[in-house]
Parts: sequence; structure tokens; C-alpha cells
Amino acid sequence: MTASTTDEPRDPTTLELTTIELAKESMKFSAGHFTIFSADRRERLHGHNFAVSVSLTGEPDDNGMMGDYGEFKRIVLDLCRDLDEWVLLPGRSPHLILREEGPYLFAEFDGHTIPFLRSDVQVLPVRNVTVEELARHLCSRLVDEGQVLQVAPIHGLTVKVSSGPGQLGSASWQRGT
Ligand SMILES: Nc1nc2c(c(=O)[nH]1)N=C([C@H](O)[C@H](O)COP(=O)(O)OP(=O)(O)OP(=O)(O)O)CN2
Repeated sequence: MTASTTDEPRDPTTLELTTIELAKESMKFSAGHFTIFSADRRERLHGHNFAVSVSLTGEPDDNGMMGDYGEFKRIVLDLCRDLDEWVLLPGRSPHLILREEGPYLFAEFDGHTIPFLRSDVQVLPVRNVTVEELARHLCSRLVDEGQVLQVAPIHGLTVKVSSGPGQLGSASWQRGT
């Protein structure tokens, strides 16, 4: 019995890309935040169990793999762990001024001072703690720290962050942009 394989030579110029999707139940973080809608309107402080999913597009190797997705999972889980059980504040908001005094961090918003224990807060390099900005933040960490890009020839990746069923924000990176 002969294995039926087509022996036509493949066109070496056609780049065959594949995508890995990772949306594990464990890719999540619980955090407190408030969304700022304008210079004088925001939500009260509250929390979400945020869910994260990542898709990576790249070139499979001769072994039919784009790297071990176990490595990708470990990297994403580490990023989720970094954000878990913190109050997240935006460090780049046009409407919020942050001031540290001893063990406290004060957030000035619309003439009001919101006190926090500094040890409860992570200030993120984002303009607002929204699903779209959290997705951008995680996407840039995946790219800037280069970890994912060292695992396999990745051409693009997308990070999605959901604050609850049926609502999410996403951010993408494409090689060469
Ligand atoms: N563009 C965005 N708009 C809003 C965001 C956001 O991240 N990006 N986030 C919020 C708030 O976080 C808010 O807490 C979300 O509230 P809500 O939609 O009510 O979320 P629920 O999980 O309670 O969903 P239900 O539809 O109420 O069940 C607001 N806007």
C-alpha cells in the first residue's frame, strides 16, 4: 500500500501562515478599576474578572509547528498574574492626576481626591483602564518584551480582553508595521 502524497513541488514564494488561538480558562485576572468617561464623569470603583485570549499568526516550521504553544501559554499566564488582585489606575489619563505621599497614593479627579494604599495599586501605562487599553497594554508587553517573538517567526498577534460575557476589547500587532 503506497501512501498517497502529492509530490508536486510547492511554490517556495508562497508563504504559508497558520494561527494559534489560546483562550484558556486560566488566562484571567481579577482587578479593581473605574472607567473615566470625561473630565467630570467616571464610574465608582468596582471590579471585574477579566478574561484574556491571544491569537498568534506565523510560519509553521518543517515540523509543522509555530513553536510550542505551551511556551506561549506560560508567557500569557505570567502577564495575567502580573495584573491579578490589584487596583489598576491609568498612568496616562488626561483627566486623572496621581500623587504619592508616604504609603498612600492619591488620585485627583474633577476636584476630588481619591485615596488608595500605594501597596494596593498598580499604575499602568494606559490612558484609561478599559478593555481596549488593557488589550493594548498586554499586546505591547508581548511584543516589546520580545518573549513571544523569540519562540517562533510570528507575523502578527491579537490580544482580546473581556470584562464580562459578550463584551471585549482587542489590540493587534503586525510585523513590519
Ligand atoms: N469602551 C469601553 N466602554 C466601557 C468600558 C470599557 O472598558 N470600554 N468599561 C465599562 C465599565 O468597566 C463597566 O463596569 C462595564 O459595565 P457593564 O457594561 O455594566 O458590565 P457588566 O459586566 O455589568 O455587563 P452587563 O451588560 O451590565 O451585564 C463601561 N464602558
